[in-house]
Amino acid sequence: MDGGTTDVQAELDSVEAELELVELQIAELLQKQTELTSRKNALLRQVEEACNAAKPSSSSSVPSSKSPGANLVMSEQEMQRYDGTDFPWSREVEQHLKDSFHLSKFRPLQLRAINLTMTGKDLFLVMPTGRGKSLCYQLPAVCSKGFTLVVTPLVSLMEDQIMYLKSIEVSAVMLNASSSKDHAKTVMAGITDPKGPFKLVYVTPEKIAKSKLLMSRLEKAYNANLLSRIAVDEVHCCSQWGHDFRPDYKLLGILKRQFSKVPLLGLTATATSSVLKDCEEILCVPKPITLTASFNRTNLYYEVRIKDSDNDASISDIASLVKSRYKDQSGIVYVFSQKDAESVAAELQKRDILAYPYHANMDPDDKSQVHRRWTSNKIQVVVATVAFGMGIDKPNVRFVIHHTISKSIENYYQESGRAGRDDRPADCIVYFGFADIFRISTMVVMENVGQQKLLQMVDYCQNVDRCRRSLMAVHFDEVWDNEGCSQMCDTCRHSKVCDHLTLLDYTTMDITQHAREVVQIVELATSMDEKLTPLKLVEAWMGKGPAKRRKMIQTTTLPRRQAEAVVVRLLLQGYLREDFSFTPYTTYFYMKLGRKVPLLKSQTHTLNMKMRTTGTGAAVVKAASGQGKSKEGKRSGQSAGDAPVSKKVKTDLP
Ligand SMILES: Nc1ncnc2c1ncn2[C@H]1C[C@H](O)[C@@H](COP(=O)(O)OP(=O)(O)OP(=O)(O)O)O1
Repeated sequence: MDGGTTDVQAELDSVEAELELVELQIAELLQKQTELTSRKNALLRQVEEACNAAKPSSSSSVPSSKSPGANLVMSEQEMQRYDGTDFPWSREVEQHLKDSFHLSKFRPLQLRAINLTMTGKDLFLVMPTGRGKSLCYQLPAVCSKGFTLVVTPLVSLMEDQIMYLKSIEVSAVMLNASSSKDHAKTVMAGITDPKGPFKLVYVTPEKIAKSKLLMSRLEKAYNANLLSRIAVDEVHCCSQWGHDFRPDYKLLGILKRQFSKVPLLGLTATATSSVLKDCEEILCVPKPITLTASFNRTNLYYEVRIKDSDNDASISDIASLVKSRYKDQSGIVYVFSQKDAESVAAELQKRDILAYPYHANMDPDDKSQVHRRWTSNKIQVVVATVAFGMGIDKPNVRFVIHHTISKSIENYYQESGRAGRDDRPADCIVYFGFADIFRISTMVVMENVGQQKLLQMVDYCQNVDRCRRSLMAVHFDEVWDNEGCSQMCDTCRHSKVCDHLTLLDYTTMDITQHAREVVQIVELATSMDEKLTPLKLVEAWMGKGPAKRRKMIQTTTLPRRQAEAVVVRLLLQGYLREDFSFTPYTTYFYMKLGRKVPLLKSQTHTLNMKMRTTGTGAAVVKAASGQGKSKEGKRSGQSAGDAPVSKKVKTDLP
């Protein structure tokens, strides 16, 4: 190569490096644009809703289907008419609410949904899990002539509903692939019986798709005005864009095509407006009214605690909470694996707590015994994997503690949402541990957006300055601001306003230099063909490991927790990324350089991080002083991720 070529090559390298920086900046700006657009849309919906509420009743508008309480064809004021109690059926509805369902009042949107479906309108109802969607078709069913056809995807859910309806003396039957011939005959006969022996008939979508006999009976019932309503539970299963698509749901359009005068009620806890639009077409319901309840559970207090790397310390922390703050109160402790369910339950028992494990691998009788005894308050705590979920409907759960973070914010919302179903205050606490991130990461490695969702959960946990509700709201396309939180999360509770000054319990640290040090260690390892687990990376940075390496890198004086927090931040921000390695038995998680590393070469680039300075329980982190190792740093021994992070423990997490 002559001198001229070398110059050109040097310039090419420099242009390429500059181009890479610009591309990264563009990627960052695009990301910011997406976030801001999403926030803007959510705020616009709020404004639109406020305007609709202020409009005179004669006006008609088309509010977004995602705003709470909105619909596609009526103004909010027109909708409010359906919150009234002056309909011909109102007295009967009120009476059955109290006498049959033993409930004293409606929850938000229930009465509106009931009045709309009783008026004969087609309706989509989007309401969080456990808020009472079933009542919106069960109560109209008992107040109407004939029966309501309920399409449900899972037989176990059907069985739960039938058991509950029997217990309150509402006649309900089900039809599925395992129904006996005799039972099917009774149901088919009852459907067309003018005396109306059943108020609710539950069927699987497969039955509708495959049983000509059922369709012929339904047609007969329809002609005799006995088919009063069609309820499609988990309606999002119709759409391929939904997360739970079921092919047989695609065929349910036949119901509205054949029985066009029967109102349809689609129910779901999870559907975006595009999924609902898809469902509308599949089910052949043109322009249904869509009611969306807010996903904000205002009675739940959300808190994140930093998990001690010493497992015993975190268990003792949980035990002391259960024995003091939650004395004699019912709760769930969610854990990562079946092994953890057994061991954490045993540790809590050692500390005189009535705690029992629950996981998918247990004998079915043992599982139902634990469930039953917990429901009747004979067991205080169930230590469970996520197998403990479906059909859990205990109203007085006062705490849900996550011993390990969930794999996504949506999962966390769902799992923690099992607290406080009676609308009374309840706590949702998650223990955020460094090693746990990588245990879960290897578990979700095969899922399409598994890492992305996990990192959102990690970001939620590492957050110290934003209202936890507002972080969750983004995932439900809603805006829940700090005022809506009313200090019902740890960050809002710790940001006290005093003499017009907001006193915060966090500090902002410039971690640019720290980032360069960490990146240098990973670069060095890569050049030596060595792979670093997250734990080995932290240890190398803290000056542990081979003396030869110590001489070649810049070690840190940060306490262990802060060092771990910085590494997590670098992963979240794209300066580091995951590198999986598979063996027939296990998956290993290693750290490698992320796409943003070139930014650190620029001397003008800075990277900040907010860290908590004071806080509750184990969540205390000292501000960076750079003055030698703290006690905490010395005390922290090997964490759970000591060995390469692996998936040896069999878990039943999906
Ligand atoms: N108005 C009400 N007042 C008090 N409790 C109510 C009311 N309506 C329903 N509930 C109770 C009954 C159940 O125990 C619990 C959950 O109701 P349910 O209809 O099963 O929820 P859901 O159908 O929205 O949840 P999922 O999405 O899990 O199916 O709430």
